[in-house]
Amino acid sequence: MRLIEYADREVLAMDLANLIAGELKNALLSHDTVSFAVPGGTTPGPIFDSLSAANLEWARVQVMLGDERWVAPDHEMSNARLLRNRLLVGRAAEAAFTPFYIDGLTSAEAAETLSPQIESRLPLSVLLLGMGADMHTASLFPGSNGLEAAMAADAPALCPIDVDGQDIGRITLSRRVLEGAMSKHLVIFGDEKRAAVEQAQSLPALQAPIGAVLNEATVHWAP
Ligand SMILES: O=C1O[C@H](COP(=O)(O)O)[C@@H](O)[C@H](O)[C@H]1O
Repeated sequence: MRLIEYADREVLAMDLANLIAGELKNALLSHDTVSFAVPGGTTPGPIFDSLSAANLEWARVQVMLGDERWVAPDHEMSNARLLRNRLLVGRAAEAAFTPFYIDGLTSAEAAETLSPQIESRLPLSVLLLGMGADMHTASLFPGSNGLEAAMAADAPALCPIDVDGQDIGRITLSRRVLEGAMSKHLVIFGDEKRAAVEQAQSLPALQAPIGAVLNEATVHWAP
């Protein structure tokens, strides 16, 4: 794991957006289309704001989420909603986006339906992850129902996850998909998450799922 410290969150957002735009451009030099997986949650909004203005051939970029909460796309908890409002705008509006939420299906049914399509886009060209202070990444939550299956070496591309105490179900890219990405970035803010990412490196993967994908990842941190 490589750690880059930034003076503040604004600088991080601009620098990381530039770095990712450069990686996508590079990948586009040798591929007709490239795949880019991104996190939801509260952290990545400002990165998306900068990245959406990047001058690259967005029409050849296939964007997907690392995970989704099982809510309709207009729900305030929807990660797709965040993407549509903050990333898939401006120049980036031309990108192709594969939503994971399918109305009328359970997260398990959608995982089965969409996994072959996601598989055809692997390996991910660029992966941006977020993390919770509990060391979950994407929707790989410690102790969750479905975690063992999603962490298995032969897991499908997408897996359903249910977290005790959360009334909203989830769907997540499996550990295999995250680990296999050509370029991996993790963005975290604050001292609590920084301590968590350090600690995760010496814990079993089921206890600290982020630890399983830190190999060859660059961690971008701001206070
Ligand atoms: O629930 C989620 O949490 C993580 C971390 O979110 P943050 O609000 O602490 O940045 C996020 O990466 C994931 O995509 C999301 O579904």
